[in-house]
Amino acid sequence: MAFQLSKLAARVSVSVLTRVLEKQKVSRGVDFSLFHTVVNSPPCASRAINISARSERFSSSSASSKWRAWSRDRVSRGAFSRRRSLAVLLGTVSVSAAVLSSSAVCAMAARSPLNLDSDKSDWKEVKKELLSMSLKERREMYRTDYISLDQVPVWKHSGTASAKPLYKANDELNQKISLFRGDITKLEIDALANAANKTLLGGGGVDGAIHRGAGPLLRKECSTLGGCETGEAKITGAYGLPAKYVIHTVGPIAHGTVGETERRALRDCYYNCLRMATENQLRTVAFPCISTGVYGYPPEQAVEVALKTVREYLEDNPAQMDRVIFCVFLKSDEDLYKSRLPAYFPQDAFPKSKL
Ligand SMILES: NC(=O)c1ccc[n+]([C@H]2O[C@H](COP(=O)([O-])OP(=O)(O)OC[C@H]3O[C@@H](n4cnc5c(N)ncnc54)[C@H](O)[C@@H]3O)[C@@H](O)[C@H]2O)c1
Repeated sequence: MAFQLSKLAARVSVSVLTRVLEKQKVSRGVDFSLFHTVVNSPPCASRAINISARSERFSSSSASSKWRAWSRDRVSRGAFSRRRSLAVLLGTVSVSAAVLSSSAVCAMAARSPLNLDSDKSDWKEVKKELLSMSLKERREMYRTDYISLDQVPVWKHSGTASAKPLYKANDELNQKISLFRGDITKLEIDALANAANKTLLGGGGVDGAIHRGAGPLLRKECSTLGGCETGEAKITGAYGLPAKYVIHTVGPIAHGTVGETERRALRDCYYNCLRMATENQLRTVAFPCISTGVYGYPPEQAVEVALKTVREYLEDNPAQMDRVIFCVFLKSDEDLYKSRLPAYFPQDAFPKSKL
């Protein structure tokens, strides 16, 4: 990029300079054949070489001693005033300075830090750049503080819960589950599930928090997805968030009453988010309590769908997932999950067949 721009600047500066000099020649009858020879030689004309390097080489080459002899000769014959040779010299120096500074500006532009606070940037470029960064580099780009995965413990029975186990004890699966009460936007994991609406253009609740944390490029990418149907899932970058991706899903609007349609739609949200993660080789995913806020799905019914869907997905795909985090925000939801997790992820041996 820097080289292209400096080539362009060299072309522009060479043509401007030669036009100025042409005028000088016409008005002063000065013979610039030597200058033209150098500047218009095939290598220079065809490759529009970097004039600063050229003027450097030029000043140290034999051509320059001829040039100096020629300009001395012209000066002595009075046809080439000192002022004119100074102007030409200054012209060359300023052209070189222009090219060098344009290269420096381009080089700086190439290295300038990503701007995650503006929607003017190209979201595709920024997303690619972020995903190519090391963890250390990415941590400098977060727009929020972060909680690393090793700070989120694997869920352990408290021993007080008396839920009747619905599945066989499976320690391999139990090691993949966490219950975390806090802000999902802080989690430094592969993907966050977002309880979005059909527009995917942000809103409030956890959706609003995720968009605020990610910055305006998230909405920019979402606007290219053409919305999302209830139960479906779509994936985007996470931009200023500590997570790498956001998987957007739209929960059913229940407003208190839940039938088979709503149950199926909520199950599809969890299943399609997990499938999307697996398809993108993502191994750590966090879920908010989808649909239990503004969309009014009763939390005590939603928890059954969430735990059942995740349990059965992990049984069918144990090697594809390292951690599923149930990220609850409200104390009431934390208590609910603590009471129901032992039923879906029992830690003691239990009935032979799963329901
Ligand atoms: N004005 C609005 O457009 C508006 C207002 C509120 C919510 N919403 C959102 O509500 C709709 C989806 O409803 P929903 O019930 O599925 O989602 P929701 O209303 O965001 O609630 C889902 C769950 O997420 C919890 N939650 C809220 N913030 C966080 C956070 N930072 N980290 C973890 N969990 C959190 C919340 O307590 C609830 O248990 C969408 O339109 C979405 O934009 C929109």
